[in-house]
Amino acid sequence: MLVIEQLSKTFGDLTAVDGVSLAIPKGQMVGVIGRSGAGKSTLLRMINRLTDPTRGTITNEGRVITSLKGRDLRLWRASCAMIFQQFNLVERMDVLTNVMVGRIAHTGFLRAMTRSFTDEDRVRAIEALDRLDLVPQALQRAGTLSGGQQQRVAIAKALVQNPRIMLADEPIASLDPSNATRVMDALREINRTDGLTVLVNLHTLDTARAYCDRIVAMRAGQVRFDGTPDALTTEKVRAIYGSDDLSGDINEAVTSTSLSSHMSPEPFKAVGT
Ligand SMILES: Nc1ncnc2c1ncn2[C@@H]1O[C@H](COP(=O)(O)OP(=O)(O)OP(=O)(O)O)[C@@H](O)[C@H]1O
Repeated sequence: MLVIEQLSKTFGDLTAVDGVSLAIPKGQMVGVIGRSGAGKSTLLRMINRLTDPTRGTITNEGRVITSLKGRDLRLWRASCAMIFQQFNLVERMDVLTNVMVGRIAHTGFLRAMTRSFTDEDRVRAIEALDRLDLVPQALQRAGTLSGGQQQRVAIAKALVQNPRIMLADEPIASLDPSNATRVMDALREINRTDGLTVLVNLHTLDTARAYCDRIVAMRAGQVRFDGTPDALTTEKVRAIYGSDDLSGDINEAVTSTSLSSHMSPEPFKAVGT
């Protein structure tokens, strides 16, 4: 169980995350939604400790994450893999090497930099690429792949870290719909097959509804909704996105809420809820 208690982050006068508390059971797939600037990225970055909280605590399986330092902190970051909107690959390096760099926590920084990987590193990387249907691209330079393929490489790179938690910060924001579907399908497959906890920041409510066991909606740094997709009614969406602004985000969000209530989404088991 990942437990976040009264977590806050301020940047000068701005409170980006404001007293967030969440308990996330192992193996749950959680979609974090909210308008731009709601605090979603800051929340994920604090879980990974890329950003240090101003207040509050994070514990995982009873271990206090917020006070980790040095090697323990590096190991936590490895066990809590993060993928980003912009893939974070070395474009001029081939796909296989990019994935093997994900083994950095196991092989050590120097070996990763000198690219002296072990047979096990290679095997693990090829297995991960195979899961993501990317073996044919293994020796291609990462920069020559499509955005969707690059994001799947980033997922493979995250997988070889042997993570317990996967954090995905708007992983589909720069992808076309079919690539977005493949990336979300890959995240869900990993969640279901490996039992990995997945926290994914999403801009579109319908994607969160279709893929996640649980939706956490943020506004102005606070959690305004936390529950199953079914419980997120149009009224609640209006409250989260703000009824003062009937353009942009809210129209999109309310439309997708109404649309999804007419569809019959695939039923998902809510883990631990
Ligand atoms: N390093 C920083 N320094 C100053 N302000 C920051 C920093 N990082 C984030 N912020 C501010 O904190 C607030 C929350 O930002 P955050 O990126 O967490 O929101 P978000 O919900 O992820 O938005 P988006 O969907 O646009 O990525 C914003 O007002 C942002 O400008």
